[in-house]
Amino acid sequence: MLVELHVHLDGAIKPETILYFGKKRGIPLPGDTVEDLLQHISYTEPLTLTQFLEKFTFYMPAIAGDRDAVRRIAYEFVEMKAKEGVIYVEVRYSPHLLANCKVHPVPWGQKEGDLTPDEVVHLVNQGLQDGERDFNIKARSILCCMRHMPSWSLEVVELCKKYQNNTVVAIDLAGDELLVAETFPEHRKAYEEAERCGIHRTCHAGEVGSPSVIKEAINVLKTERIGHGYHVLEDPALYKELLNRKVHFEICLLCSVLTGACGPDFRKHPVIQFMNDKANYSLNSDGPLILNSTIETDYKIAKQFLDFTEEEFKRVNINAAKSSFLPEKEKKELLSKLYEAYGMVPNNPS
Ligand SMILES: O=c1[nH]cnc2c1ncn2[C@@H]1O[C@H](CO)[C@@H](O)[C@H]1O
Repeated sequence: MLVELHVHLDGAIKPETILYFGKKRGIPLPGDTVEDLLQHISYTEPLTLTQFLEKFTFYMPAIAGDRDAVRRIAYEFVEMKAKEGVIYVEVRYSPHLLANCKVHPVPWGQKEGDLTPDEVVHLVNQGLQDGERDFNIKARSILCCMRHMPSWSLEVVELCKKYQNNTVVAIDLAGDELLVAETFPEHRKAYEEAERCGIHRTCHAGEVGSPSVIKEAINVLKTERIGHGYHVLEDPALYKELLNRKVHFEICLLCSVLTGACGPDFRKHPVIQFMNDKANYSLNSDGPLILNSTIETDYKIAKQFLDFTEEEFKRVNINAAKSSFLPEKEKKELLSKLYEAYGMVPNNPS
């Protein structure tokens, strides 16, 4: 029984669905069988984060701008997670990157159409809620600002407000820290507004970027969780502070190696330090389509290379539940389910 907090909807699409919509819409793809397509999209040897992010360009044109496709990827995502044994998931995406109207520039070289970022959120919500009903798990969403597109950020926070608790629980800042580490004023304003309106905040920081990006995410963006954050270890004082404050790190093991964020030897992975220090972290899949993985792959890596015990497995998932962006009452219900499944009698269930 798992809790997952960091996975990108547009990085978790079934290849069959990409092929279906590519064909239906006459949009060229780099392959016309699952194997062919995966040869271009997914990979197994480390690249850079920039190269990882380029993989989206191969298949997003088949999905973006199509109402059925957007609703369907959200629905199938929930189905996929239910099969993996996830009982609560927070899935993130950029509404702008799935739209083709009222978005500048229109992404993926699409022609201007009539699907707005606002309607994208509505469609994803429908897919997630249909999935929740059919597969009996809980799914919430996080809307991403993109580092290189500050002009979208204020609309992202407005969408968070409009759809608050209608699956949307938080704002995120994703994209390439290697190319744009800068936190533009628009991102700051969006996070300020999120805080003011009680919208939770997470932020990609210190994945490939320096500890100063993490510092800024905490101090300026007032983020509650850190997406990745491996490079925090390069600033021991900051690391100590975040440990004391029990800040949650959303760790994505396989992703961290395949994006070159961390070295190729899992036995030297920063998460070992997190484990030894009893840090507050979770294990997550990030972009399973591109990484050709499932959440189970990440747990297998942890067991095989990190001496990850059953105890740690429970602790990590309980920490994930505690650090989830659910309202308190629902968080308690989620925790109770985990305690029961893990055969634990909590001292303090909250
Ligand atoms: O590991 C990552 N680091 C930073 N950005 C990412 C990562 N994975 C995906 N995205 C970016 O987030 C967008 C919204 O889901 C994706 O389209 C991709 O550009």
